[in-house]
Amino acid sequence: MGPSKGPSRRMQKQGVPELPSSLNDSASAKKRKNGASANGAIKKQKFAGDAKGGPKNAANSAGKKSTKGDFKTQQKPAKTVPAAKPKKAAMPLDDDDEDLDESDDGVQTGNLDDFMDGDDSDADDFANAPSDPEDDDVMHSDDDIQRGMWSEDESDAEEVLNAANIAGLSQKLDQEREEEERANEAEIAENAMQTNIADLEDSDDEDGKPKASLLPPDMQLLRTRITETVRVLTNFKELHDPSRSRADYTTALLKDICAYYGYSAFLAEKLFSLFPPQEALAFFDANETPRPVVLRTNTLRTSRRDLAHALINRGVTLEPVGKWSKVGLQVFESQVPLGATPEYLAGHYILQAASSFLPVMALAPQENERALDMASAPGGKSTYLAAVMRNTGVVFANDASKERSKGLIGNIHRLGVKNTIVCNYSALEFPKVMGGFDRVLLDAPCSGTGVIAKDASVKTNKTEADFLRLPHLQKQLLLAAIDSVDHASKTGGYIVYSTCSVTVEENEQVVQYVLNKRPNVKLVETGLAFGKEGFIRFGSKRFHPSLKMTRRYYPHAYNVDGFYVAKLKKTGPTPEHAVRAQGSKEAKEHSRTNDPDDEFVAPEEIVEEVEDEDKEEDVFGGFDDEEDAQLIERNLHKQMRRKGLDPKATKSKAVQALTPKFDEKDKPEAVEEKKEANGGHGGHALGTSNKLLTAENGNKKKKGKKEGAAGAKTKSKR
Ligand SMILES: C[S@@+](CC[C@H](N)C(=O)[O-])C[C@H]1O[C@@H](n2cnc3c(N)ncnc32)[C@H](O)[C@@H]1O
Repeated sequence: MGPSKGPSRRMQKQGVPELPSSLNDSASAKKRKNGASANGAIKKQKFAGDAKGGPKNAANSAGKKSTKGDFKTQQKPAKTVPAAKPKKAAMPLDDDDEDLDESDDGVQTGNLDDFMDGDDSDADDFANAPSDPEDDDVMHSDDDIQRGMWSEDESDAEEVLNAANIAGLSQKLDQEREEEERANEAEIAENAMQTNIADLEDSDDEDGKPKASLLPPDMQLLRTRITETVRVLTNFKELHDPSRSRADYTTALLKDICAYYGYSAFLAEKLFSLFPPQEALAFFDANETPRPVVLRTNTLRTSRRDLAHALINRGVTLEPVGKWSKVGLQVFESQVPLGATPEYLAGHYILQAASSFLPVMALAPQENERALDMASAPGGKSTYLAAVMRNTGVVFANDASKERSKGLIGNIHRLGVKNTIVCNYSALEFPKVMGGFDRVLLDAPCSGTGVIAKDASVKTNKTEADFLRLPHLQKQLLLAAIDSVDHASKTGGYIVYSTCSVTVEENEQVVQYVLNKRPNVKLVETGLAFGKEGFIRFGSKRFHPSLKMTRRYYPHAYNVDGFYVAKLKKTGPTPEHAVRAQGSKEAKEHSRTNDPDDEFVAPEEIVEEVEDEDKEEDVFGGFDDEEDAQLIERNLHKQMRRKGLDPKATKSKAVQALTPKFDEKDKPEAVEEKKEANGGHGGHALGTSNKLLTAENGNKKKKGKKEGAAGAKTKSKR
């Protein structure tokens, strides 16, 4: 036995209700073994015996993208006694049929009314919302989602069981099972030899037997021991061996978890510490199984009902993702590659993980607003923002990676998005690029500990340094997001921070940091229908009670990718003394690159320099006389307001800081040189970003004059 593959999770509903049974390992293991599940007949038939996992799986899981896109392998039914193929219930197209329910009964039962988006309005997604009107090391939550999906091979099930052939079939199956076991053993032995190749010379004991350390771990034994240790830890007082401390048990358990699931000791401990032992086990198990394939209906082009009709006609088995979304469709089976159907090519849907709907739903953008998606490629969330806004207003879809931005532009075109401008800056440069947004989404680059099922390499390639550098970047990005919002926005003033990671360093700690740095923001409810509360205490750390309003998503709890969502409201202008993260030439150089494998990390020392350079950076150009000075001062006030600064509160100082000091060394030529040095960030506008290009060119042409960053802002505003 290895990490249980339990592909049944593909069939489980996503989101609410929670799956408490998943916390009970023995129960869920039994369930998988028996093929019994809440998902009914199709699930039983499809996945019976698939949970055998075994050492093969465990060996594969370490450092290998074991679960990525391997639908066929994972879904192929094991060769058990072939049952008669269950009839596929046809997706009823008749409104009088029973409602599609949340109960996991069968797959295609239901009423297409459930595919209705009400009036096909995304706004319906937010019916429950409260008051308010995505590098090798850095994880991008929606990567690899856009892959094909093929139906499983069901030919085994075609054999019909009858009295005449039962003995023969049974014998055949026994033989097949034996062969499979022999093949598994051979593979284990081979793996063990390969793994220990360097040690071969001294691989034997004196008596010629292989050393115990060179033997492949007995996965079945490991599993049993893990379960037993968890049991003891769960009721320590009564069950522990008095000669062993809790720490002894935990250390042994962590060692077994590393061996069984293939995690580095560092990451195993970090993730284990997030949960009580039994829940941690459920989390590690859930990371061994892929999440369901989900489509987001593009309401700019079609309705969910029409899309469901069209795909069902192509042999796709699907149902609404859950009551919490009006646009999501969970796919159970498909006869066709979902990334190449006519509907896909026509932009009627995008393959998008269910959890990545959540940040957009939390941001809840309104029509005609001005929104910024700071790290947007490949655009799953930007295009969702545009759809929710019904192609009105404007969405600035920014990403520091030019390479990844190509996918973003592709999606924008395919999905018929018309209100979006693509730009290619390090988000650390905002709000200098432009500010005054009604809403900002920061779906931050992260370690990807929430999407291990998608990328198993995370298990071994994350180091302590990653959990210092990434949070640092995330904090700076979130400050930039806050400073880019217009606190006086009539309809908005909101910021949503999200990651596809479950670590506290990348989530609560980042949010707590910005709460400390920006007294002009507060946390508000996300308005999301489900999700666990954010931590307000973790180990020795204490967070502000409002962190409870942030939401955590786990694969074992909701059958969605691990995710974190926090929503902030900007309540006032950013204080003048606030240290801004964006801007220095060095930070730009370090943070912006066209290499998609880069992490865009601005090192600590650079940010310190940024702090010192803030004043110099805001030099916009010279002026000629008193009248111009007043004009410029007025403009500077406007700029400050757009950046969320309060010119009144800090008038003379703020204006001083932003107004060029006009002495000998700052003659127009000198100012111009400085401006070129600071502003030469080479922010490329990709795709449809004509406005932005115009604005930038404008800046360069107007040497020593009054435009500068202000020009970029004004011209690119809607
Ligand atoms: C989690 S992914 C974004 C996924 C995207 N929101 C979506 O839903 O399709 C994070 C993105 O951050 C980008 N990124 C990394 N560092 C950045 C920076 N300093 N500024 C802007 N984008 C950055 C990466 O190129 C990557 O595309």
